[in-house]
Amino acid sequence: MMHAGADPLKKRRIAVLGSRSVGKSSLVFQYTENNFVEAYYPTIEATYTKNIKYNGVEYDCDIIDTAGQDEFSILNSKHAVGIHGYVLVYNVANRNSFEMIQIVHDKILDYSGETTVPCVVVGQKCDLADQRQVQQAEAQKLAANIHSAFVETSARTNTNVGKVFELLLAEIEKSTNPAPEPKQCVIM
Ligand SMILES: Nc1nc2c(ncn2[C@@H]2O[C@H](COP(=O)(O)OP(=O)(O)OP(=O)(O)O)[C@@H](O)[C@H]2O)c(=O)[nH]1
Repeated sequence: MMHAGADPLKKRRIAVLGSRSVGKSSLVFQYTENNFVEAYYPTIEATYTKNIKYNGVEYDCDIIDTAGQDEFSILNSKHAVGIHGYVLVYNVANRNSFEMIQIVHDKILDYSGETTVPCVVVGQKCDLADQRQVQQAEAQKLAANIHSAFVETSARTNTNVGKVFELLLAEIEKSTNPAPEPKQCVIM
């Protein structure tokens, strides 16, 4: 039972977007199930739920794992209506997938009519060091341009997976709770 005055769980809807096969499902699966699968099963669309405790607040999160996008895919309302924030995933070993980030981000802005949306740019498969095609500095620059957080991850080695969702919750908080005006001093 909830005590009077207690905050209900904060509901957050998060969509995971990016090119095919960059490891969107693997990232979500590692995060929600603590497991990794080598085999590749293309996703149609799946929603996972997880309670995430972050900064002393408990969030009830829906994580929507989408089918991969390409430059021709059209975002639908499922990807924009009621979504609080976006995980934009590319594969550090695939330059095309990195270029899709800007394209997908532009589509989100177009569709939502907003000028900024809370995002985290995620460079997945950072365990593939010898196949790297996208340097961190370049990705950081793109993330800064679109006012997004940034992190590199590996679902395979479970590196920085939790960080993705913490960064995004922080971005969402920033957008829903703009910094309060400094309190005026009252001299009595
Ligand atoms: N080396 C490495 N491989 C990974 C990693 N994450 C995923 N993979 C592999 O990449 C392939 C694609 O992973 P998925 O998670 O299915 O990719 P997806 O982005 O969900 O793919 P779509 O559903 O088609 O959009 C699978 O064979 C995974 O095992 C990672 O961090 N490192």
